[in-house]
Amino acid sequence: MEWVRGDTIGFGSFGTVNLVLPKTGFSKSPLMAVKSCEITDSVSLKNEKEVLDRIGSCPQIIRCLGDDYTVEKGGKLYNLFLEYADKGNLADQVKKSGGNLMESDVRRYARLILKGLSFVHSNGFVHCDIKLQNILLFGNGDVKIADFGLAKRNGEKGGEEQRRVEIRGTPLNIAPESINENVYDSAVDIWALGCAIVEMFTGKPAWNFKPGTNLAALLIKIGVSDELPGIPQVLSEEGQDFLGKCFVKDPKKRWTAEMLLDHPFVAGDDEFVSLTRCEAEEESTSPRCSFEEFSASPRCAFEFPDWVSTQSTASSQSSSVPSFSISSPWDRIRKLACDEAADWTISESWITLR
Ligand SMILES: Nc1ncnc2c1ncn2[C@@H]1O[C@H](COP(=O)(O)OP(=O)(O)OP(=O)(O)O)[C@@H](O)[C@H]1O
Repeated sequence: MEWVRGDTIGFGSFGTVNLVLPKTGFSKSPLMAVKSCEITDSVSLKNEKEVLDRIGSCPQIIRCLGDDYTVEKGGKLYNLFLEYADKGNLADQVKKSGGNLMESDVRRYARLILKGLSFVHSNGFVHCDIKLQNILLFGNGDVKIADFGLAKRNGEKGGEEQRRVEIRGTPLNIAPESINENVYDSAVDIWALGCAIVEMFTGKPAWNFKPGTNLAALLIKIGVSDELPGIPQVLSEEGQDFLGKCFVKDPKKRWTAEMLLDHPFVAGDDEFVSLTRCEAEEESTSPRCSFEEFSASPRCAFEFPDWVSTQSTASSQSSSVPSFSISSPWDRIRKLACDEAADWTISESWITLR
């Protein structure tokens, strides 16, 4: 397939995301996104493709449209094609909405994310990296879970052997059992969903970690202490009860996605969330090519005729999944919090372990 690499629309620890544009001018062809990384660092992206291919189609899961390789700026890149989410990610949406969302919107997003998680879990997989940046939004109101680079089979332990641990996901949303026992069952996604709901509602991460404070102490708090993330008291009783079912330290007692879908907090229909103030202003002032001018998304990358690959203007970012030898939760926490063991990148209260 020939295609043109368009503007960069996202950066992640495993790659750069660009628009995929038609070769010749404006076209009624649908837009795609392409996630690219150097071939030597493509384990995560290839895992993402494999998982998306295996779990199949669901309205709340981003669709994979194929893959290919290109040579750009002398380097060989692996490219994963995805349907393009024209409204960006939910973290940005929260910011655009003034820093937090109304409870009615939080309920709707929670319901749709749960539907996606229920589908992923029923197909035997765990996402392992649920956070607002990985929830993508569409102009037609669709909400889809993306970034399956860290996804794994339910119950699969991190690493090649039990003594090795891979820290997958964002530490602030990491479940206690992942810190303590390197466990990544479907319950970890429910814990992370709870953290994401707190963040949607308050605009702040569920665990308050300030740069310069003690990361080991936070990991001990999450993994070993009895302390739970703070449940916003201004949330409705239903919302507080829902979060109480997500924030159960014992993963066996935590509610499943299936159970939570019956919770009154997420009852209701999936009607489209109203535009934020900023979006409404933007809609009325800025002329832009409307998504309606494009036809439906293609089912695979090869449905794009007459496209040509050009050099990327964006540099690829990549990293390998870290792994450490561990012997106990304390050992694991010490290694997680130790600068020598990992590169903790702190940005806007988020920590990414590379
Ligand atoms: N299909 C898409 N359509 C529109 N934007 C996208 C798409 N995929 C990714 N993005 C944007 O790029 C950002 C990074 O993408 P993604 O999280 O998939 O990359 P990653 O390298 O796996 O990141 P992470 O550091 O979370 O592992 C997203 O938060 C989103 O803003």
